[in-house]
Amino acid sequence: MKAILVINAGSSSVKFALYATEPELAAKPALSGQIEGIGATPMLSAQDAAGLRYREPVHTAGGQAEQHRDALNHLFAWLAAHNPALDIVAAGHRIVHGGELHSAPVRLNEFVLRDLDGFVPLAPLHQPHNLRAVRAVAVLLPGIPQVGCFDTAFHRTQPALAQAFALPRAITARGVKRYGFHGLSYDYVARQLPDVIGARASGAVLIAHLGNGASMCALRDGKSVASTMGFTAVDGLMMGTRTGSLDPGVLLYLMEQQHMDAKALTNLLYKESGLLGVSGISQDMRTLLASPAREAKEAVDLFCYRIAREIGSLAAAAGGLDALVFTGGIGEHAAPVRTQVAELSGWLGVKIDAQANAAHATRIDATDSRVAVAVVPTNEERMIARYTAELLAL
Ligand SMILES: Nc1ncnc2c1ncn2[C@@H]1O[C@H](COP(=O)(O)OP(=O)(O)O)[C@@H](O)[C@H]1O
Ligand SMILES: CC(=O)OP(=O)(O)O
Ligand SMILES: [Mg+2]
Repeated sequence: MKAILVINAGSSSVKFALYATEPELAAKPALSGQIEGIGATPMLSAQDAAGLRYREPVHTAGGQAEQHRDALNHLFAWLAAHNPALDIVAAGHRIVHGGELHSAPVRLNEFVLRDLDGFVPLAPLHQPHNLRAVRAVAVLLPGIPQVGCFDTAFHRTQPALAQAFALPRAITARGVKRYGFHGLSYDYVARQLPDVIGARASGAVLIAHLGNGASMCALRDGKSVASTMGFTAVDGLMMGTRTGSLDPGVLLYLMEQQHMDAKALTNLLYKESGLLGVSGISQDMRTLLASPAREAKEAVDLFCYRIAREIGSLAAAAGGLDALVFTGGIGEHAAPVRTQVAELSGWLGVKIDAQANAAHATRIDATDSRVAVAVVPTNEERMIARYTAELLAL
């Protein structure tokens, strides 16, 4: 049977899935899983369609880049040994940054890849790993078509105002503007919404993608009109290890007074801040919610406060608030975070039902809530498989 290999290479993980293309793109992957914890103690976990589960440690060495490469090699060797007799005819990849050019998925070749290399400085935690995975597949499965699906593409519908920084025109003309990310996730969730919130899906909707990377998107008629992430994926909400929005004056201060250079600042903004930096304990929301430490609570409080502040801002961009939708690892599983965000957004008419929220129900709004509130699991891999099948007419 023919299948599409999907690779979603993230900052500390590589997610993968094999989707059979026949007779039509399968709803469930034949095989899926991830290598998590790259940079710490990487572990491969996977499951097949029959429910069989696999789990094994992954040995990596060297710096972050070498570890990512080792993890990919491990994954391909593992896939070769565990592929359930599927004939891989194409690969689809999540590529975080597509710049101004890409508003849709694209067939990848060395020419396109070299152009995408140019965005590595704008997405240092993702883009290098995304592109390495494409080049690795080109060596391991020579000749198969590969498709790049961009996190930025979904946001290309945003009005010019929402994309602009208040910078001199010459700098804006060089492409320094807001792009927005997590677009594959927003696209997937937006397509589920008519079934979950009915006609409100075409109104003013805010989707909060709260994972290790976290952002929010304002939609109107199912299309992105604004988002919290900007030129890079470090903007907006507080994240696992990223600052989110920061007074740019702080950077000037750190450069001038603390003599930090670009490399040190990149580390600070992307890897040492967010939940990890504020708590001093962990970047993992599960650990923080279970911790009795005051610093853990402060980190969670700031995470929720920042979300609530951005809900106000995005409601302004969307011209109202008909629905609030949670997704991503934290959005789907952390009931206390949803409770706190809802309480802080009560003034906008958000009210959730405690029982439904604790049960992670699809609809968690209270009967007297003006705003529909939902929990919709995201599936970036499925979105990539679908785009790849469409583009290649598989
Ligand atoms: N049951 C849970 N309760 C609270 N947080 C959770 C739970 N499961 C996962 N998370 C959190 O979700 C985050 C990872 O989200 P995910 O969307 O998988 O990340 P990534 O951005 O790497 O794809 C982590 O902070 C993790 O602690
Ligand atoms: C764009 C981004 O932040 O992605 P992730 O959540 O996978 O880190
Ligand atoms: Mg993610």
